[in-house]
Amino acid sequence: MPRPEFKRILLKLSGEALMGDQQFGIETETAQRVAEEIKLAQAAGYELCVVVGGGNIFRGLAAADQGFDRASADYMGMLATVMNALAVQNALEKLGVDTRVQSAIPMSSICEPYIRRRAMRHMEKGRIVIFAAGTGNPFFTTDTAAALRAAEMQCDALFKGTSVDGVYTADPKKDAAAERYDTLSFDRVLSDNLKVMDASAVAVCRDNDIPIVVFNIREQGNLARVLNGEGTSTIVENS
Ligand SMILES: Nc1ncnc2c1ncn2[C@@H]1O[C@H](COP(=O)(O)OP(=O)(O)OP(=O)(O)O)[C@@H](O)[C@H]1O
Ligand SMILES: O=c1ccn([C@@H]2O[C@H](COP(=O)(O)O)[C@@H](O)[C@H]2O)c(=O)[nH]1
Repeated sequence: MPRPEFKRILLKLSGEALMGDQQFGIETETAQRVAEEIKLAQAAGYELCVVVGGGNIFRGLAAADQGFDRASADYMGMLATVMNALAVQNALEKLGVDTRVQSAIPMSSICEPYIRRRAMRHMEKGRIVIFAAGTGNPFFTTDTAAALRAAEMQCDALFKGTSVDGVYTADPKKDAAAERYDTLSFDRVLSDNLKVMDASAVAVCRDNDIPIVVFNIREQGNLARVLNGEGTSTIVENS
């Protein structure tokens, strides 16, 4: 069903969404395609801000499993999200969309530091704000950063654009018998330990009553479809 109450949206873009058919990194055409989808959503009247993941470049937990110091590995992961944010900014600006990147870890030669009121002002002026470097803290993920920024920016919903088309009874990449939910509650995601998003992100959205829409961003045109209530997705919300 279309949800007209969703006006201001935080789009969480998985790092993998920028990989295209590659196994790693950023594919220019794919970043451009994602930017076109964001531009279309903005033209349709949505106010958008974006948090970009880093899984296409570096995941702290995976590096820690191989013996890296976890905090250092997480900082490397956060730096990866800055690269992705700049790629998305570049792609959007090629389309004439006004953007700003704000990083939770200040790097003044590259982008603005994260300042909530400034980000709000950018959005009021019609700019797309891309939040980089996650929360700025190790031991978190960009899902939690997305939930925090969605709350801070007073977003009506968090759209998680990822490589699966919703929340399943189990990880669909590992269990072929897993079934997709159309809707489910935050509490169910947490009690069933469904790993599509980390628990801290789910808790922040639950406590701030921000619905999460999980959809497949790797399918062309899907952001517009899901915003129109047409595509396949799962809505997680308070019951
Ligand atoms: N119950 C579930 N329902 C749906 N997906 C699940 C479930 N449990 C685990 N997953 C997995 O969660 C993944 C999505 O989250 P993941 O954190 O890996 O990526 P991301 O946050 O989209 O971004 P990035 O690629 O930047 O790390 C999917 O690839 C899917 O395989
Ligand atoms: O707040 C944060 C956000 C991210 N990280 C690290 O970055 C990588 C990439 O982010 P994804 O959410 O996995 O796309 C993540 O694996 C962490 O290592 C972080 O430390 N803090």
